[in-house]
Amino acid sequence: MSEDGGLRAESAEEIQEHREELLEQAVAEPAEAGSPGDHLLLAKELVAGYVPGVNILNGCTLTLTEGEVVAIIGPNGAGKSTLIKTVFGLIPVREGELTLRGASIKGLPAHGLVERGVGYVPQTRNVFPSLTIEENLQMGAYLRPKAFAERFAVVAELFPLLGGRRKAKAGSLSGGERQMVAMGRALMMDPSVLLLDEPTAGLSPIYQEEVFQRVKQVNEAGVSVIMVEQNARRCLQICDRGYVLDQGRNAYTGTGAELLNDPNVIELYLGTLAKA
Ligand SMILES: Nc1ncnc2c1ncn2[C@@H]1O[C@H](COP(=O)(O)OP(=O)(O)OP(=O)(O)O)[C@@H](O)[C@H]1O
Repeated sequence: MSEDGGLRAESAEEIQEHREELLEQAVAEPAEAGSPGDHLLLAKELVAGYVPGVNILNGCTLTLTEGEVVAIIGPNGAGKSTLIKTVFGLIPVREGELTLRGASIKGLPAHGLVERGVGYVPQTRNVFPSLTIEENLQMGAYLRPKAFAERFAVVAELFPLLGGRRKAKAGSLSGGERQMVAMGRALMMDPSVLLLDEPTAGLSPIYQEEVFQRVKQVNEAGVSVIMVEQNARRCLQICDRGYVLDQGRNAYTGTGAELLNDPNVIELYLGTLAKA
């Protein structure tokens, strides 16, 4: 045992064996989903993938209750982005259920999700660099152009940068500022659910913190959030609940505090083994 009470594995092989052992124990207790009517959004036992015959998600379950911030964390290649893309209709569901307010959204294309109040911010290439901030936000309001001025005022209140520099080209902004534009654009349709794919990826620690604070603010303004994050520790501190995915399956689920204090989660995903 190590000083913090966790098991210490010695060689790379032992680490891998130990990791597999813990993972097998974890996935043996699948996440509870309840019924569709219990949740704002429910993804139940989803199977999905890109190439025919190869599944990346192997039965993932995730729920979102009104008012929550839910985190999806896990190692590289675990299927986190695939899960969020599948929820947003960008990847077809092969098996499983997908509901919004109890009604099936399985098979709906992404614009159908936007019409039903779901916004999505992809991880990369999430702004139009040759357009101004204002034009980027107009693109976000394409389904309700008449509501532009009203929504712009609301979004600029949440992200003051967007109002202050509305004529600046998005391509001239820093990575952190672009992330604000991308989130602002997704909020132009007044969504009730916002899906964020690694919003802090590639940002300096100061901008990462700003993104986390903005996500909290957006949530306090009434938007329920599902966010995939690579900065697992910080994300678990600000979220209500989290899911740890591993190899396309649910490994651990709990409140942010429970996951941050779970010895197996610490060892596998937040501590030394995470870097092994
Ligand atoms: N467009 C694609 N076509 C085929 N395979 C893909 C595609 N996108 C991702 N994959 C594969 O799906 C698996 C899961 O990728 P995904 O991006 O969902 O992982 P992730 O958990 O988000 O990891 P990361 O933190 O590295 O982004 C990986 O093995 C990846 O190579």
